[in-house]
Amino acid sequence: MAAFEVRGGQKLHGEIIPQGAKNEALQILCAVLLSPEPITISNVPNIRDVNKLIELLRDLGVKVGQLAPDTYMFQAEDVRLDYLDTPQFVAQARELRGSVMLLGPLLARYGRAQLPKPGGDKIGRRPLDTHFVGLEKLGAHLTLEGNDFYRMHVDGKLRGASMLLDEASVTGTANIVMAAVLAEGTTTIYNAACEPYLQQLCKMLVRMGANIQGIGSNLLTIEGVESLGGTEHRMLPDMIEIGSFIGLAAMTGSEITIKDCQIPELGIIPDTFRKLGIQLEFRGDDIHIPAQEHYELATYLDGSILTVSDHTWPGFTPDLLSIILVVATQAKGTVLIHQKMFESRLFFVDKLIDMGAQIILCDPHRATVIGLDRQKQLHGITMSSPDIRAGVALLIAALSADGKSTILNVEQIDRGYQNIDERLNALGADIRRV
Ligand SMILES: CC(=O)N[C@H]1[C@@H](OP(=O)(O)OP(=O)(O)OC[C@H]2O[C@@H](n3ccc(=O)[nH]c3=O)[C@H](O)[C@@H]2O)O[C@H](CO)[C@@H](O)[C@@H]1O
Ligand SMILES: C=C(OP(=O)(O)O)C(=O)O
Repeated sequence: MAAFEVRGGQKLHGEIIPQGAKNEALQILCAVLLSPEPITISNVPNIRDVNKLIELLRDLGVKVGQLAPDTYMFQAEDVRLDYLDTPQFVAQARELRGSVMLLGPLLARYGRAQLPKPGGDKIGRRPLDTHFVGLEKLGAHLTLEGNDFYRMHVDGKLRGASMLLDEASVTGTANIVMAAVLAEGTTTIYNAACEPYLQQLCKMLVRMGANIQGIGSNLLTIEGVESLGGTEHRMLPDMIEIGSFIGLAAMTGSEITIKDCQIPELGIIPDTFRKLGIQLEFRGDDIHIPAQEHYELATYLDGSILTVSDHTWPGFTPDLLSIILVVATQAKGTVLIHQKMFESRLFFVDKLIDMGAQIILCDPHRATVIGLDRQKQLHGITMSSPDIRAGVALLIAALSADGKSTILNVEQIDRGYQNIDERLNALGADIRRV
């Protein structure tokens, strides 16, 4: 298990380029299974989860060519379905959440798919019911083995259907969309998730020949087509990485410019950081965060304490709440962080409390943060990263803290952040991978 040794208290300075979006990449990579023609994808992040999915696709028989460090060509001409029956496949699929999105494309193109319970962050219950109910509405049959292995098949072809999803699941919507594009007839998906990841997936599928109306809304109408062709696709910059860098700049009092952010795609993210009192300047498509000694939390108009909570898109993404929480520990004022979607994502606050932060964990979903306004610096400790975003929140805390911190289990961070130690060291951080 690798660890980071972090010497905190350095001011960072300079420009940083965000990587391509992790959660978009996982959808787009699964979609290459929908066509026998070549698909070229650029701005692919070099991170553990994405590299594992690329390896899995290669083992499934997809031709994979790396054209440049961040650009790949995929061709799913001869897919080896028998690979799905091997222990290697099961082990690979268990390692990441994104593998769940193999189901839709495999069913649509080959009429059969199977998967163990996928991996990903252990942040509470992560039900897959929306995926299966949606795919069953399209005519697929599910057989459960134990409660952690799923087999699906279709007799003949998938058929379009109307459905109202019980929850706007991100990967669930992606799975259903990828199945519906090759189904016979019309599918309508109401209460569809509409994160930029999904908008990007739908736009790519349209370029491949799919017929999808309502992209960006929660009502998608899909007219199935016989087959899909090849295309080229470029991944958006990772909005979660951009938010993490905004938080890092504020917490360490550093001046940082985040390059080429595709600002219109960030939704409510910049304004949510502004509510923490963080100044952000848009310079063309770059976000400049000036060095700020103090930042003050907003209150509601009547003076009551601010709540920051997660919501499905276009609400605030749950993947940035851990970052908001850590940044609030050095703000002036008080905020309630309400993580509605996941049950075990706030437990990492114990580590921040050990570092000197003033936080009350009210229950598994809510934490009140009383900002220190830099009257007291956090101090370095040894801690372990429980999940990808908590890991980066702890890294931000460590970079702002007095003294040395050790963060164990940084494989969690490597799942979603590309060479984060080297990129932050280039801005003046002191992180050693040991
Ligand atoms: C690989 C990938 O893309 N992972 C992302 C994806 O996971 P994933 O697609 O697994 O997450 P889902 O959108 O299915 O659900 C997330 C959680 O929110 C709950 N829920 C969801 C929708 C809803 O309307 N009500 C509700 O309560 C679900 O029960 C679940 O506990 O979306 C999550 C929610 O943005 C992100 O945190 C993950 O980073
Ligand atoms: C929860 C996340 O990832 P995954 O769904 O891959 O576990 C995340 O990216 O914050």
